[in-house]
Amino acid sequence: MGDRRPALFLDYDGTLAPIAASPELAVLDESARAAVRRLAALCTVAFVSGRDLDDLTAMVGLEGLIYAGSHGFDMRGPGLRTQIGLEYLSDLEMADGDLRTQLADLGGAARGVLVERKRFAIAIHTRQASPAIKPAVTDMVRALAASQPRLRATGGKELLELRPNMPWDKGQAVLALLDALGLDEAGTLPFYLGDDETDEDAFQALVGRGIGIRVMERPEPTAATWRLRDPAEAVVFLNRLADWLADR
Ligand SMILES: O=P(O)(O)OC[C@H]1O[C@H](O[C@H]2O[C@H](CO)[C@@H](O)[C@H](O)[C@H]2O)[C@H](O)[C@@H](O)[C@@H]1O
Repeated sequence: MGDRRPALFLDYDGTLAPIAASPELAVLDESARAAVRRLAALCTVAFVSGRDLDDLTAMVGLEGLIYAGSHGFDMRGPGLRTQIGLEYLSDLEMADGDLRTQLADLGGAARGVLVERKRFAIAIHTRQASPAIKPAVTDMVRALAASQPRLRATGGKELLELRPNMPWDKGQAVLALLDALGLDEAGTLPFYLGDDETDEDAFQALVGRGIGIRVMERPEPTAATWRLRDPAEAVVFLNRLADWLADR
């Protein structure tokens, strides 16, 4: 690390909060919150999540941090407020309506499919849906994205998302935050912890500049440098980093 100060970028679901049956059940363990609180007193800490900004802020429940919601389309922190893609909100609104109509047309077969509306994205959750209906839901979302070129479909854990079709992702968001916070390459070593395919954009953005850490039980292809097995191991790592920074 040399003389560089770490800056910590944290994904939420599957990284610090264990995956749960539905979004509202994925709560942050108090030990994870305490580790993040410790680190925030020692270095820059930002959450970068697919969740809606207000939802993410409430789930983490710590003041004074930087929060990037909807994969970085909606960012807020002390002295910082950025919204990317406002001009796509009407496209999302239209897609939301179409999607709900099409899901209603599937009737009882779509039981368990959950639509999570965020300001800058729509998540379609299939975790609780019957295995038989999942391919039809995937086809439906992909067809919707194909018919609305201003939106694109991305994936996740038992999840499909519609979001603005523009070159913006977690990687761009992390680079923009580093820039906005004046954290230059010479003085800062960014760490990014994430568990999912959308986090790969951030790992990629930090190649040669920082350290990506993918939380995953088994090794998979990734642009991250290190691996931690699960959120519990991620908390151990955060506490070790805090110990090290406190002793520095
Ligand atoms: O970027 P993240 O913080 O990892 O957010 C990604 C998505 O996480 C949430 O969905 C995921 O977690 C749920 C709760 O554990 C789980 O039920 C679901 O299957 C996962 O895909 C969140 O609800 C989404 O909005 C985020 O995009």
